[in-house]
Amino acid sequence: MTKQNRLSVEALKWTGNALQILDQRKVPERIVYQDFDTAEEVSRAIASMRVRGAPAIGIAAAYGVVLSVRRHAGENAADWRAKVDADIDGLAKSRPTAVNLFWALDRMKKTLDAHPDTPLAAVLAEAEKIHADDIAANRAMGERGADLIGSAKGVLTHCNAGALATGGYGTALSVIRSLYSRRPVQVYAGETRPWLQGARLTVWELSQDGIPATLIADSAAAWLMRSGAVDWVIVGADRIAANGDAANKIGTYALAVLARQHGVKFMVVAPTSTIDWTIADGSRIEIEERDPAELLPACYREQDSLVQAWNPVFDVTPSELIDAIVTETGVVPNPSADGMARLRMS
Ligand SMILES: CSC[C@H]1O[C@H](OP(=O)(O)O)[C@H](O)[C@@H]1O
Repeated sequence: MTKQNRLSVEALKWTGNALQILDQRKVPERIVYQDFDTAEEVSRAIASMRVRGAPAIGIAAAYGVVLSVRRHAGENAADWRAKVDADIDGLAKSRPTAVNLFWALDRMKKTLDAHPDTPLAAVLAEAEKIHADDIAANRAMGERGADLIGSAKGVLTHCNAGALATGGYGTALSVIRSLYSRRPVQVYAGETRPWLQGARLTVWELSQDGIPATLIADSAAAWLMRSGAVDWVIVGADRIAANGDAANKIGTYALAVLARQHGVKFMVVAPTSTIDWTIADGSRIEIEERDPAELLPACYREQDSLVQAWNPVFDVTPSELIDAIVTETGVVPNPSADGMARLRMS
């Protein structure tokens, strides 16, 4: 196993007694892991972005349900399920855009319905399966994406769609890890304002695997593409509609427009758990708006400041600007509703 293939970085880990989460608000200055042992704490960890990234959010929530069942199932059987369902509702309210959160919670509810007499063992097995399946999916996507990229000399990624956003190995960064295990490739990472997932997380995560990356300001992306240094933009996703429209970190849509302008290919890498088949297109995806204080300099954060901020943290890239959606079960070139339907049937 090459250095790029081992799980050198983990966003979260089930310790057997608690959910251990790397506090990503502090990376890379400080590497701080914290144990959480209630569903409410896991909800807060997701909402505050201690743990973030669509698949990682879903996995964390699944373990949050395990913690809830462990706490309530030993009580009076008559109402333990009501208390667990209340915790599940709390987890569902932690962040709105990443569909993996709701997909994972739905799987946990179905598991509880199917195993009323052995709930704790059943939900723990299901959470661990969701976690393990995500890592396997990421490795499969990495190979599929690397095959598609072939002999490209340079790639640009945005935000962090790596091991820190998933159960391990990453989605977009799994493609980069797989590429790098075959041959060197020039990796550019956008800083990804305002939360700096690229500048703080992606370049650090890749360096842990010995993969060099060049950090760029978000505003330098057009000039970089015009230089001809980049053949592909590779990103993750938080929710993909049935026609292939993809919600991802704010700034992704701009990169797709720039890529089309400069003849650069655009790849979205996401497990099928990120596809929301219930929505026909991206217009129905709820875009999270976070606290303006995450964007505003401290001097403008006063209540009566004339300076305000609009802080949407996702945007939607229309499928017509995407050259390929790579999933663990297949690749959808030039995604459309028909192409996505064929993926679903495969
Ligand atoms: C592999 S999905 C990662 C996805 O999640 C990020 O959002 P956030 O950091 O706010 O959770 C971003 O959209 C990434 O592409």
